[in-house]
Amino acid sequence: MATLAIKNLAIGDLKNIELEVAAGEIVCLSGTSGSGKSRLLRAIADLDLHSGSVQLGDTRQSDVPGHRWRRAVMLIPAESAWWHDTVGEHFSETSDETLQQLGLEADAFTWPVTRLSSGEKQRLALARALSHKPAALLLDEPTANLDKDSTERVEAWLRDIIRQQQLPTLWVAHHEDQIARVADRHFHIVDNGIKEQEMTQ
Ligand SMILES: Nc1ncnc2c1ncn2[C@@H]1O[C@H](COP(=O)(O)OP(=O)(O)OP(=O)(O)O)[C@@H](O)[C@H]1O
Repeated sequence: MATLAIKNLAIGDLKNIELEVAAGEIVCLSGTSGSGKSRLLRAIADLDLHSGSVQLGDTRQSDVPGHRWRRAVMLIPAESAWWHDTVGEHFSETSDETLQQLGLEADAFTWPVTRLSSGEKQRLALARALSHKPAALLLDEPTANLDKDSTERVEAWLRDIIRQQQLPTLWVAHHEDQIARVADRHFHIVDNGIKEQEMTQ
């Protein structure tokens, strides 16, 4: 169980970002379009050049090769990549229970990638990422392509895993109602920094 600690991070227009996300905690991040939410997640995942420090428990980002860091601190981008012909080829471990929990059909692992809708892709990308057993999660609008029922199903599934596996989670979200449902704390990008918001019940 580890805390994700971000200290004095700067990337693009964002400066002096300080944030600690505790084990099992969901911190939502919002901000206007282009304010730097995705870039901040990419910096924490060590995908883009940035200054400052990021640490997961005792492990410093700067002490670990990028690919190993990203196995632990897993970024799930808004648009997922699919490079094999079928869904199942992207998974080393498959679970019918996960498909069911995400509202996907039982034979989805046999589907060609070309038939996936954007919502199916989004849910399968989450299942794929979580199957690698990350230690922290960076979620970039994980329900952007989903209808209301699927959104709430995915939220519940993610919340259970985050709590059970005690994953510190930074979750980019636009909608106040979603933030109220999932967040323990909420920060908004203001004046090139992040500002904590009062939580609505
Ligand atoms: N690699 C890069 N180099 C320079 N500027 C970039 C780079 N990637 C993104 N930007 C710019 O940084 C700004 C923030 O981009 P980012 O994708 O983080 O926004 P966002 O808050 O996630 O927006 P949205 O809600 O629209 O997805 C944008 O102006 C974007 O054009």
